[in-house]
Amino acid sequence: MTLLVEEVTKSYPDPAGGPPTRILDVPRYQLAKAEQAVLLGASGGGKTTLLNVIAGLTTPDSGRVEIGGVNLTALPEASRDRFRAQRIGYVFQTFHLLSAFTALENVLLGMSFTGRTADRHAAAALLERVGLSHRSGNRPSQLSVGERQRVAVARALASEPMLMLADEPTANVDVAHRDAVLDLIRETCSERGVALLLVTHDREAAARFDRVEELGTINRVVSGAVGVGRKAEGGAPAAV
Ligand SMILES: Nc1ncnc2c1ncn2[C@@H]1O[C@H](COP(=O)(O)OP(=O)(O)OP(=O)(O)O)[C@@H](O)[C@H]1O
Repeated sequence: MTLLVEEVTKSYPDPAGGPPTRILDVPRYQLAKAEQAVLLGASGGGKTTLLNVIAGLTTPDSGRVEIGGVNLTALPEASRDRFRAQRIGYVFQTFHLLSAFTALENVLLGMSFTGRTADRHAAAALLERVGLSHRSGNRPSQLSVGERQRVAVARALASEPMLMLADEPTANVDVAHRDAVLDLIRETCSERGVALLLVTHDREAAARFDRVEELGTINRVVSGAVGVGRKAEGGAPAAV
């Protein structure tokens, strides 16, 4: 099994000082090796929180996340960061590409975080795979949104992960690009035997996958707006 989420709960403190708001209460969720699945949920329902808990970026209040048999939740922070860099690819909703670096350098950075030697040929091959060889020297500001998204996919694959997490990867592109980027993510993951968990509010995007579940069927907490799909742009400084 590639992913096991067991008895995970997560609440956020109330900035106004009230009781914390429970966002997640997931008894069990699992993904087999190379399996591809979608979780569908309304805006604010906790999709990003769940992916961040799975990636070890957010610590759950209770429960555990196992990836490839390793209990990620029990690892000290530095080991968790290393594990994430080596085993998990994450396509963020707002990409998080580094704006001062070219497309090729962003992919190379994805490699170097794993502790392996950054390999320009392998990075160039990944950019070629996502159809961006001709843009490898462009910085993110010199790329279209769809192109940035494809760089983000190439970077996520650069670490040769066992699990790929994709957060609303189609939120910022038109329908034609939506289908293209979904196909790209699905195909590149299946070529490499990488398990894929994609979260979205977009039912048409979800319909391209065989395994689709509503977040509400695995999460005992029901929250989020119905029919609203985009979160405000955010992300790390100097990242686009
Ligand atoms: N750090 C935080 N502190 C407090 N509340 C938070 C924090 N992060 C998220 N939330 C709240 O938790 C809820 C779930 O947020 P989350 O980003 O996981 O939802 P989502 O399903 O990914 O939404 P969207 O589809 O709009 O991206 C939201 O109501 C949000 O306001």
